[in-house]
Amino acid sequence: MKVRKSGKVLYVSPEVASQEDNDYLESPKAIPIVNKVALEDKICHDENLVINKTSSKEIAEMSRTSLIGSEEQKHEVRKPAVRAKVPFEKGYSQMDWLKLTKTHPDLAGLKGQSNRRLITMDEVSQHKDGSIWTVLKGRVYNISLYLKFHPGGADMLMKAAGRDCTSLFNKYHAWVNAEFLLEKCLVGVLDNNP
Ligand code: HEM
Repeated sequence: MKVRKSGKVLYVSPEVASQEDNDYLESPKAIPIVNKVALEDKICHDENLVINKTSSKEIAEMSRTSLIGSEEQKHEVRKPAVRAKVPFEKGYSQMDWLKLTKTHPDLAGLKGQSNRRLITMDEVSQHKDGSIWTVLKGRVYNISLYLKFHPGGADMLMKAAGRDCTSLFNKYHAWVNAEFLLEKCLVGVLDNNP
């Protein structure tokens, strides 16, 4: 049996003719359906990709806004203090300082006075030049001789002159064991209730 389809002549056996006819009838529908399914699949697939891309963008946006969005969280992100170690002058290394703490008779400049004395902030503030005092964690130190040994530089340490430097100290190097380094420079204890 001859079936003409799109200008082509097809030869099919009579047994399958009716089926073929059906197929022929079905085919124009079936083919677009298959194509449609395939197309839809592709579209769905592509849409999924787009959706996924959008989702990840959204997620990124959400996490960005949740990171910097709230005032509370803004304050949690702290910039680390800029570290600027100064190359030490010959004879002014930390080892040299430790040697000096063992050999110098009076690094605190106590001249026989007790270093358990209560000292007011007013008295500390009078020691900004010559004999330089600072307060660190409730203790008063004479840092005049330590200045040249300070790895952050004498200029930097001069910011501590005559005042409480605890917050500056913690900002730059909370891990430094000042109690040990300045042990021999102790002048007294800060009087909190003058
Ligand atoms: C008064 C007690 C202080 C002591 C005993 C002390 C001691 C030290 C020590 C041991 C280091 C070397 C740290 C390291 O190698 O990691 C250092 C570095 C430094 N210090 Fe101090 N410091 C004192 C106060 C201060 C203050 C008040 C400031 C700021 C105004 C300061 C600023 C710095 C800076 C900028 C460095 C170099 C960079 C760094 O190591 O972070 N220091 N200090």
